Amino acid sequence: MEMRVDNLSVARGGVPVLERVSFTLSAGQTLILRGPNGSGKTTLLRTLAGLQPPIAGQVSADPENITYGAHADGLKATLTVEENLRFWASVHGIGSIDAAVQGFNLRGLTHRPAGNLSAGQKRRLGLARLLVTGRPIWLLDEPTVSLDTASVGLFADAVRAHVAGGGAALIATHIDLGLKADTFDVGPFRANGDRAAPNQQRDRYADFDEAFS
Ligand SMILES: Nc1ncnc2c1ncn2[C@@H]1O[C@H](COP(=O)(O)OP(=O)(O)OP(=O)(O)O)[C@@H](O)[C@H]1O
Repeated sequence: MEMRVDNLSVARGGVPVLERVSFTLSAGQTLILRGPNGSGKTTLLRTLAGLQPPIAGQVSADPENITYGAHADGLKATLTVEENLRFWASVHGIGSIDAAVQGFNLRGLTHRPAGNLSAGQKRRLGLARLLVTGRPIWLLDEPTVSLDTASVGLFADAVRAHVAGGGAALIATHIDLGLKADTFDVGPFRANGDRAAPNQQRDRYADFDEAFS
């Protein structure tokens, strides 16, 4: 189980954002994606998750091994916390939601509709979903937004346990999670902002990209 990224170039709205990115994410590894606002971290994660095609290069990983945690929590607002977790668990063929409920301190909230949760509680539920996918490669975009200090600690514990069990995590974040992790800085791979994609290429990718925005 690993994800190999070879000379990957990615675009947003048809405009190249990062060029010739290469790295390997291995079992047992936590890799922190760094770079200033707008540098292309989300675009890279979306491409790795298969939500948009690269302009060039290769990603070798089985898509069935990947789960993507985006900015939005992807909750079903009218279902309860428990129903949300059971739904995702059933999609992924996972029998128990106990570890997810326990791991993200959701015990007292299981019967609340997800739509009535606070921002931080919603984020905890969104992250708990990771634990009912059974998928080894976690791609996470700013996972700690809205979380209080204790909840950041729960998240860090979940990542530690996941990689200790042979999983891997690639995490775009601006904060220090207190994890033993490697860092990948997208800075050196930024495309020249003045160089727009050829019109044909821009048109081809823009439509596809925005369909998933
Ligand atoms: N829908 C879109 N259409 C065109 N350009 C976009 C779109 N969404 C983002 N961009 C641009 O693409 C570039 C890369 O954005 P991206 O969201 O990947 O950066 P990021 O590193 O994740 O930023 P942040 O740290 O702020 O989350 C930015 O310049 C951004 O303005």
